Amino acid sequence: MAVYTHLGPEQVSLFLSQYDVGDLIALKGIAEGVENSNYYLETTKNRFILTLYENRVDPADLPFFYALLKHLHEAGCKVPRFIADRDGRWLQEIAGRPACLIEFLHGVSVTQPNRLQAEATGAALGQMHAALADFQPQRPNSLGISVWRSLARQCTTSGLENIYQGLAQRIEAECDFLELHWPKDLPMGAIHADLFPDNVLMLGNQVTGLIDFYFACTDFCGFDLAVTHSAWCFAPDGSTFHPDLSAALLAGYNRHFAIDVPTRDALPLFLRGACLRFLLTRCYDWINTPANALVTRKDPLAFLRRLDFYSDKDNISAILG
Ligand SMILES: Nc1ncnc2c1ncn2[C@@H]1O[C@H](COP(=O)(O)OP(=O)(O)O)[C@@H](O)[C@H]1O
Ligand SMILES: N[C@@H](CCOP(=O)(O)O)C(=O)O
Repeated sequence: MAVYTHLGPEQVSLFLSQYDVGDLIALKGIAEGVENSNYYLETTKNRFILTLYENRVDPADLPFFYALLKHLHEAGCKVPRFIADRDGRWLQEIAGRPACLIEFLHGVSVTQPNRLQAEATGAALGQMHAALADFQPQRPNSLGISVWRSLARQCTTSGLENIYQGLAQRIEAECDFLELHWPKDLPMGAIHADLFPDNVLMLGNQVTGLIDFYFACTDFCGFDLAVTHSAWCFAPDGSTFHPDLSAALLAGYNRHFAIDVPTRDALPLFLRGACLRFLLTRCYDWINTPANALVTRKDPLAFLRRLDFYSDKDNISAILG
């Protein structure tokens, strides 16, 4: 459960008194998520999410996320907005943590997506990339290729070998390969960078919300597509690839965003890079998550299996034609 900072109703009621959102009638810690503490709140007027920023979110980045969500909302994308208090402040502090009150969106995250849901997600990602073409603010990707090798070293050889024998060397070799071939001059834009099924809210086959923009950054759109592909088109443990979901996701995306040829040519690299990024952060968390943290660690090897799959040229040809 991702509740690192515990809050009581009195504390939250006091916090809410700065806003014009009614009185607290229900407060619940949210089990899902790994990065921040999230609470579900009901007031006499509405429902909200209260997020306390922990772990990897740097408060200095919050204005970027605020501007991004505002821009996307104004462009008609289904994303939650930050709520401002009576004085117009959307960034607050509670229990010593930076915190924001956020619009609640209806919907649930699917765990076994079907073809129509994959297509709707591809479409939502394409719409988002199209809407962000004129978004100016920038944020470097703090979990991009420039940090992968140092992240691997922070995991230490023995830490990685405890997870899987041969993993340290496999990761080192993948860093060598990707650093050598990674494109430099492709078009960049703001990207979500973590559009896993748990970050897409759906009602039936319709997307009702894209959430959790806290890894959003400026990087290649093709990398975002690769992250989403790796997250949506496999069984969760990475053991089985679902070609029907892949075709649907790419079709949905292509309907809304025209990918340029150099980006398309770089997709095989981006797919491998996406796997390495999540393999590394999952390894780091596997090794470093304190035993008493109320959070479920995610299996790093699920992304090693995906990496193996994307490293096979025949598999790539079957995906991209
Ligand atoms: N705006 C929102 N509307 C509805 N539910 C939300 C919203 N934001 C977060 N949630 C719920 O909280 C959970 C955790 O949020 P998330 O931002 O993914 O956390 P983390 O950043 O810790 O991974 C989500 O899976 C979802 O159930
Ligand atoms: N999506 C990442 C971990 C980040 O978790 P999220 O709940 O913030 O999406 C992974 O699966 O490794």
